[in-house]
Amino acid sequence: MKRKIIEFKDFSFQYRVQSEPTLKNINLDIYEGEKVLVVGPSGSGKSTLAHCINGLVPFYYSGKTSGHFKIDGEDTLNKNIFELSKVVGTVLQDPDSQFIGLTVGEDIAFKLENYCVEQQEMIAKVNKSAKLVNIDKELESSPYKLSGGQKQRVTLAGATVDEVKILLFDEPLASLDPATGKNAIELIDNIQKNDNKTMVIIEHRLEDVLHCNIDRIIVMNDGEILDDVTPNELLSSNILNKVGIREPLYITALKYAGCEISEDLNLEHINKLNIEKCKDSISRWCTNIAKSTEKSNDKVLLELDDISFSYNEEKQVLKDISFKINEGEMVSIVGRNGAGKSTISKLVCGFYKPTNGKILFEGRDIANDTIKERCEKIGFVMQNPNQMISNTMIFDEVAFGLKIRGFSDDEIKEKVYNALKVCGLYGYRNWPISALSFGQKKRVTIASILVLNPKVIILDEPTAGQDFKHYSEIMEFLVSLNKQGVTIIMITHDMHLMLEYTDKVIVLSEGKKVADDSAINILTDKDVIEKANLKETSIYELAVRCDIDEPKEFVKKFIDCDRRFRKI
Ligand SMILES: Nc1ncnc2c1ncn2[C@@H]1O[C@H](COP(=O)(O)OP(=O)(O)OP(=O)(O)O)[C@@H](O)[C@H]1O
Ligand SMILES: Nc1ncnc2c1ncn2[C@@H]1O[C@H](COP(=O)(O)OP(=O)(O)OP(=O)(O)O)[C@@H](O)[C@H]1O
Repeated sequence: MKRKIIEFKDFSFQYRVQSEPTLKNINLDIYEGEKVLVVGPSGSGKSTLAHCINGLVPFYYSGKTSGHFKIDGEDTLNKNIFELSKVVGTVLQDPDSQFIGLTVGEDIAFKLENYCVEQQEMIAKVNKSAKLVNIDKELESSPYKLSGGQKQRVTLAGATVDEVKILLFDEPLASLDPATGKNAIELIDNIQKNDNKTMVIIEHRLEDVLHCNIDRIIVMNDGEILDDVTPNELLSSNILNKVGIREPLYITALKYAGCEISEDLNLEHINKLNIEKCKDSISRWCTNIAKSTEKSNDKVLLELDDISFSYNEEKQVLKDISFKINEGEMVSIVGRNGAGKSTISKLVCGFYKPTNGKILFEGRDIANDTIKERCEKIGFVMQNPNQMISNTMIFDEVAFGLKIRGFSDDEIKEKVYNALKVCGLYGYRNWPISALSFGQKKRVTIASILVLNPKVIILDEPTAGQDFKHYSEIMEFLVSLNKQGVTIIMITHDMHLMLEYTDKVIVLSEGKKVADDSAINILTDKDVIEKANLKETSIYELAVRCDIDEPKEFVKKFIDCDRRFRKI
């Protein structure tokens, strides 16, 4: 019989500064070698549960506990965090907060150094782990000079380098490109199979995690365990919709086509789907639904003409990049980790100068415009709002750009109030920023950019780490801005976002542009998908499995239908 390795019994936890418990009456057993996924809306207590497992609660986050909690048969309160780290390895969402070494190699080796592992053995283990996650070429680099996704790979290598029994992943896919995300899930699967490690994964990207087998899914809501079931049981129930978690796209398509959703369909993966049971409904739906009409727009707003760039002499980061973005478009920039997507936005905003080529705004070369001048036309929203916010109060944060431009108090008030109204934050105008959720803070950063009336806004990963409710709120808000005439450019790894919300996509790989086309054409082109580490949509796979003549047209129809449905 399998041994229990994680045991919660009637367990509750209340952070010292909170008036109510965050975890309530948790009863959960996880067995040795199991692979368990934890899902739940934002704030439901998933990370707090993870903090209990890796010992941050109560060693780092103090508070009141009740009930029982054991790891590997022992009460964690009797162990210190160093002892616990030999049993549990953690990969966090924010890789920056995990770096200790000056080079990637040192960082991966950190745990082994603590355990005084002999040097030859240490080098071999570091090389092996680095190779597994494809970061072995960067062993001598500083972790801080890597792109977001490369950093995530380093933390993954660091966690898998030693012999822990439990591996805990808190949103491991948040900044990985789609193909690397898929590899990471395969890697987690391999480690579990080969070493019989217990895996606990917390992740919003449910469809991506289900790429490999998962034994159980724990659904959390409001600090409690709402459900503890197999993937097939969960996907055939209505729980995901109830708690606002996004279901895999092919299941949404089955619902649009009127298929009866039940466990018989074997829903946990598109390849395992009992296709005979739904093929006819899907074909009928595809025949009956009208073809889409495309909007076109041809006034060029932003143009990159033959741009090249290097941060230093070692490596050319961008090579001969040219593309045009038309007024009023919603555009995605996608591509593999480290391809140069964020670097492009830094050049457009003027943080760095291209080594070659021109950037034109409304046909004019902006090489001599200062950062201040550029941000009146081009707003830039960073991924993490906490890195952008410098004031305590919402009003002051949004007013900041106007104050330094010498506007009068009355003008500032009028403009700030207008921007706050557009962003749905007017009711909070006198609040401190600390009282807002992550999504609301993101809107504050957008308001502080909107107040300058830019024609285009560039957003770096606008929805990373957001649950489906906040994802939809942010995206619908951007659509409403777009309808008011603001051109929106998004850097993203989210293939759903790119398909559902953007008409045009620019694809980069290793500093070069590999495609510039519609989202549907990109995501149905095997060559581009492979070059840029993207991932085919499961809607396309569903169409192929149902022998639809024009799978691409099927994807188009699905997107149209989904957009109409969301507007209701
Ligand atoms: N360090 C802390 N001190 C006090 N309260 C906290 C702390 N961390 C989290 N909380 C509270 O606990 C609740 C649950 O937070 P937690 O981070 O566990 O949720 P989550 O499900 O992981 O959310 P997300 O998906 O947004 O990461 C939140 O309401 C939050 O306010
Ligand atoms: N400040 C810097 N100094 C030196 N090199 C850098 C710096 N910032 C980024 N790079 C390098 O430039 C390349 C492109 O990085 P960039 O952040 O633009 O990639 P990205 O496409 O946005 O990646 P991701 O999807 O992983 O966020 C990477 O190889 C990275 O290591």
